Amino acid sequence: MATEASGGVGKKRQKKGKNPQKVTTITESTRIHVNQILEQFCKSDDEEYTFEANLTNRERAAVHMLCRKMGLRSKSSGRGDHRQVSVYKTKKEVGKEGKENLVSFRFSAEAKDVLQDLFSRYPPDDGEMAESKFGESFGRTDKVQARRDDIFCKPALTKYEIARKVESLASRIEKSPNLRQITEERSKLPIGSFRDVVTSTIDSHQVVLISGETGCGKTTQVPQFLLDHVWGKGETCKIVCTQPRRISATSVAERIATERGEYVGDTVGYKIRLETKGGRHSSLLFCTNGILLRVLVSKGNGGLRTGASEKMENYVSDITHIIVDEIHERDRYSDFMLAIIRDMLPSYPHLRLVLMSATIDAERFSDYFGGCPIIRVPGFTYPVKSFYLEDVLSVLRSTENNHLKCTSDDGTMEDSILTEDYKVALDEAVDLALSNDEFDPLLDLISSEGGRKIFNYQHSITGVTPLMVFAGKGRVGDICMLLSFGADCSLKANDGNTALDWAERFNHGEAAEIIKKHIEKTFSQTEEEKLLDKYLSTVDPELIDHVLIEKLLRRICTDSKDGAILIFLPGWDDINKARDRLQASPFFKDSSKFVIISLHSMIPSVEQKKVFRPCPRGCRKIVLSTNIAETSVTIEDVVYVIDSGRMKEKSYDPYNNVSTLHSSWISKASAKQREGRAGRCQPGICYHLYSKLRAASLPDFQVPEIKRIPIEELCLQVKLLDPTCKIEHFLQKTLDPPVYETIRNAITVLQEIGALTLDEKLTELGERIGSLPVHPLTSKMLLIAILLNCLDPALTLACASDYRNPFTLPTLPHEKKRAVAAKSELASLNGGLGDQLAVIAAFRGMENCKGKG
Ligand SMILES: Nc1ncnc2c1ncn2[C@@H]1O[C@H](COP(=O)(O)OP(=O)(O)OP(=O)(O)O)[C@@H](O)[C@H]1O
Repeated sequence: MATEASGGVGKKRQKKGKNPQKVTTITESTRIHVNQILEQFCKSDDEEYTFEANLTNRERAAVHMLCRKMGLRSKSSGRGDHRQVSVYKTKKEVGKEGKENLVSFRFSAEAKDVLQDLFSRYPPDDGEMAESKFGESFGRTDKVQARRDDIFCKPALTKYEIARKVESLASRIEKSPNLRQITEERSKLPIGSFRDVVTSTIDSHQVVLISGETGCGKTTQVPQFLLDHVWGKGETCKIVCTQPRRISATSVAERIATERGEYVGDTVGYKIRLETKGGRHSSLLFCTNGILLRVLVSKGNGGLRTGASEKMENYVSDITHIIVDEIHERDRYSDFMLAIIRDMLPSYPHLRLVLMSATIDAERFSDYFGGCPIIRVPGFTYPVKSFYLEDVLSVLRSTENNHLKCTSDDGTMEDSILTEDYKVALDEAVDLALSNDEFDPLLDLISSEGGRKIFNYQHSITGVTPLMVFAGKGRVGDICMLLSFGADCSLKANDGNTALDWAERFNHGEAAEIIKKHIEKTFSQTEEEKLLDKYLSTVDPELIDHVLIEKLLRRICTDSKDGAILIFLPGWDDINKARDRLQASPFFKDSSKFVIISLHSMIPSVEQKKVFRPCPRGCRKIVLSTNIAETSVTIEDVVYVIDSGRMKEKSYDPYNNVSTLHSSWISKASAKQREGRAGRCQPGICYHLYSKLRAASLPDFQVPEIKRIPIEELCLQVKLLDPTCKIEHFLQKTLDPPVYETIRNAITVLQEIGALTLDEKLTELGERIGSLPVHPLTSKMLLIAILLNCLDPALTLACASDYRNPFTLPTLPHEKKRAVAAKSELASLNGGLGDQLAVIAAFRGMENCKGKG
């Protein structure tokens, strides 16, 4: 595949360098700044952005590198002080109008039968989301549901029975010292002093927002305040509390049951996908947003049409309170649910809605619900000491001076050992450059090997370094490159002159100025900053450094005797890598001393629950988790948190019509939540594996999911929720409604691919398309590929289409021609000319190469 045009550090070196990415050094603040500018540019409608001409050579090189990563095109132009780098969006080739390319594909009656049979035997779904998939028409399943979901019905308790329950709770607390202590601790939580305010405000308002800092006690206490209050009046109730994730729904239910001296399944129950505890008799019911959403849209509850006229005897009539927790997380189900409940409230005056959120955007939520009252509660956690990457590096270095030398798996930080032949070649190259102005041999040697030993090589007779050569010859670009690679300005040749002396002696003012500035900057940096810059110049800060994590873990485990450690990683891959590394380490592999637990949304909830079990004495728990342990989850024995700062996020690039699940930086809100997990039950320590500067530059909160999924997928999801609703009417009611025209365009696309009929009815094909969590166009391709028995290449294309164009076009005309020819050659391997065929061939080629090692 052709490479993108790139300016900055000399073409030759770019071509020959082993891995120029590893050595492009810029400061952390510039890296963050450039990143922010590029992200902003991607979000904007602009097609081109030009950086100011004040970027240094290495900064321009970093811009080129970042652009490649982000799927943008970049080009440097101009000379000297006027050299600038411009960035362009590379639009995916989807035909002139995009839609023109859509080919209508109709199923024959026979094919339909085959499809129907296949999917009824092997229903496609993505597991995790299945709780919220509505592919099966409601009519078919309502009967079964009605039986199963009596858990949403109100317990039929008499006044007498309620009084007995209240008395029994009081007596359990009186008899059990453990329960007495828990009750005392509960009363000390910040929310404890808001009990009366909470209950009386909810009595007098249909919607109330509780905006509380982490650890204030809202999740565990507010449901109990309401239950005790209603029981106190001798009335029965059904309080349904939703959580964004299964693990929080079950663990909060368990905790509340414990706080009341009961087992879960009695007064407190939960319902998550494939697992239910409790029943009609449970007055407090925990479930995920997806589960309640299904109940709300099921027959008889009004659905997304949500009209008062639809009011019928149904579950909602039985539910007395709905508590929606963590609404600030803004997952699509919670956004949909809020829109539905908001419409439903006037028809159910008895129903109380309690919204609970962190302090983020409280006013916006309140405005959305007609200015509902906000109760603000301060937070509480035990003191948590926070460290950032620079602190971690210093801490590790203080005991292990060589820490920086082996934090990277591939050993790029290690200086290569110079062979005698190499030294002779370097001597000759230095001589040639000085006497004949022939610089290519020296540049080639530098770029083909890399490593500090080469950049700082001193001629065996004269002691002259490559930096001195370029300084003496006034080659500004090469000087910048060497400095960025870590060349040492303080080295002296045998005549006692430094690189700066060389530049001054030969009157190269600009070169002298650059070296002087570099020396001043290096001098003014603190040791910590130097360490950080040095570290960041050798690793990709956006990848997880498993070696660093292992070293930090070892340090924690050596310095302290107990306390579980919770590590936040972006996804399953990194969880597995970390686990494999620890299990292979002589220090951690002893299972009587360390229990390593993985926590991910895709693992069964029985497995997830292992995380809450205490370890025997002398054994330490290490939890490798995604962000599912970030909110509403308390792992009692956690004292240490290691926050990688990364998470997996689905995002959508409307310009390229590409949606990807990629690792990205977390928000400030997430960082705070992760930190808070260390201080839930005792003081703790949190290690953030990113710099203080990075921490300050994180976005305040994550973009709502509704804005991160392709609009066609969003529209289809709405239709799956309620096949009879009007998509645009419903979406217009959400907190962040998409633009009307984009909804209309998406509906047209869905009609053209046969997912919707012209009068917007969901087709059978549409139901199937919507059951896969990918763009509807991709989903349709996969379904047809199953029918045509060519799923494998279709899967390759599906992955490629959800990524930026893997082919990049060079800008030089002759290279462009070569790239086009190479692509056609690839496509011809599959007997055609299309880009898709080239992608499949390129992927197979890559697999073959990998197979050959
Ligand atoms: N399973 C548990 N075991 C022990 N203590 C717990 C448990 N769950 C909660 N707590 C205690 O109750 C406190 C409040 O927890 P709760 O989840 O109600 O707070 P919150 O305000 O909802 O916080 P967040 O939004 O951060 O989850 C915790 O800080 C912890 O001290």
